[in-house]
This record gives sequence, structure tokens and C-alpha cells, in this order.
Amino acid sequence: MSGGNLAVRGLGKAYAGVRALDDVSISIAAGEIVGLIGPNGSGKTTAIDCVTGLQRPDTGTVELDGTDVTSWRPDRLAHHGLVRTFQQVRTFESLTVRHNLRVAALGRRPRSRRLADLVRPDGKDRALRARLDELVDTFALGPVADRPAGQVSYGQRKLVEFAAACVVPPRVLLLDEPVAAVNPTIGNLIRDRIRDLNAAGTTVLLVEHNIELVVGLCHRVVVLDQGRTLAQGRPEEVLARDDVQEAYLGG
Ligand SMILES: Nc1ncnc2c1ncn2[C@@H]1O[C@H](COP(=O)(O)OP(=O)(O)OP(=O)(O)O)[C@@H](O)[C@H]1O
Repeated sequence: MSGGNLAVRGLGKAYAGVRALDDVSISIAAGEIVGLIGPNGSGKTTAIDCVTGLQRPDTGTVELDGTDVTSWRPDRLAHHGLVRTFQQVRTFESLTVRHNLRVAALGRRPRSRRLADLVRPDGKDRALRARLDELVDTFALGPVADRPAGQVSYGQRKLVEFAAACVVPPRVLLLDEPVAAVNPTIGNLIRDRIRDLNAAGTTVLLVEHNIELVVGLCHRVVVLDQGRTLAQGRPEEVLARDDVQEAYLGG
């Protein structure tokens, strides 16, 4: 995998009078894990939404490996290796866990190949089946792989969502609270998978309230407060700052 540099400059976004982001700039070098943290409502999800094309920023630009991708649609960004997960899981509830991964895999292919794969009998689709088996295995989803996603635990659905984002290893992965409301076993599994992906070359932007996870994983953190960048730097140094602690207590 090559590339994975993300440069966000001067991002601004307002929702009906609420200034969610104000002149936010974040640069992430290929291979980094950067934490985007801050109190509730500080603009973290809005930042991810603007970077991944779900929201159109009012101001600012997003560059992926030097290409201006501002306001590109999410599927176009995914084809260029920029992928996200959501704070609230978005699995297809009536499809099995394995089928959810298959849909994600087909979604990452060019349209022409997607159609061919959909009509191809499952048995001939060996490479895809092998990749799905591998994901089921590494995300510990074996026991529930053939159950509808709507019938597995919330933590397992978080794993499905994460695994779906990795069907093709992304160049840049944006994770929106991947361990929120999951048990420690699943939380540790998710932490390990983030490490593995990063070791294989994926750049990661991690939005997370679990500070232990952030400190354990991130090379740098960026702190947002009321839509503005309050601080950035090494996790231990930034978290020790009085203004950062005050922002959290006030949030
Ligand atoms: N679709 C929307 N319409 C109106 N206001 C919104 C919308 N989305 C977010 N906001 C507001 O924008 C601000 C930033 O919200 P955002 O969800 O980006 O923060 P956050 O840091 O991700 O919060 P949390 O940690 O609670 O998930 C908040 O004041 C929020 O109420």
C-alpha cells in the first residue's frame, strides 16, 4: 500500500446557526495514527463527515495524497482508499454477518466488476470467499457469521462495521468512536486490529472518548473545543494541559 497523506485545511461548517467547525486544519502523514478528541459537541463527527463527503463544508479543503478531494462523494473516496466507520453502527440487519461483509466487498469494486460478481455463482468466487473467511476469523466473528446482523450483540455489530471497512485495506481509515459501548474484550480486539492495519500501512484518524485507547494508540492528538482546534501534539503532553482539561470538564 502506498500513500495515505491527509491534509484538511481551514474547514468550516455551520448548521442553522450552530457553528460546528471553525477554521479547523489537520495534517496526517502517511502511516500515522492521529486522535481527534474533544468534549461532546466539539465538532469531531462533523469533521469526519466533511472529510468523507457526507457533509459539504462551508469553507476549507480536503486533500488526499495531494489530490483535492473536497466534497467528493463517499463511494468515490472509498475507491481512492479513504474509508470511514460510523458512531452508530450501520449494518444490514436482515443480512447475515458474512453477507454484510460481502456487500461491503462488492461495494469497493468498480461498477462493471460488481455486476459480474453479483451474478457469479458463489462457489466460483474463491478470492472473495477467502478474504471474507479471513475477516471473519481476524474479527472473531466465526460463531455468528451466518446469523443476521440484527441478531448479534452490539459489540459484534461494531466489529462487522469495522471489518466491512477493511475488506480492501484502506489507505486512510477514519474511525468514529469504534469502542463506544463495547465490552473490554471487543474493545481490545478492535485496538489490536487498528494496530495491525496501521502496521500494514493504513493511516488512521481516530475519534474516541476512551482516552486510554487514544493514549495507547495515537502518535499525535488534535483537540477540538466548540468547533475550533484547541491543542495538538503528543497525547501525554496535550492531555496534561490545563486548557484541555478545562474543556473536558466544561463539555
Ligand atoms: N445535522 C445537524 N444539524 C444541526 N446541528 C448539528 C448537526 N450535526 C451536528 N450538529 C451540532 O454541531 C455541533 C458539533 O456536533 P458533532 O456531532 O460534530 O460533535 P462531536 O464532537 O462529534 O460530539 P460527540 O462527542 O457528542 O459525538 C454540536 O453543537 C451539534 O449539536
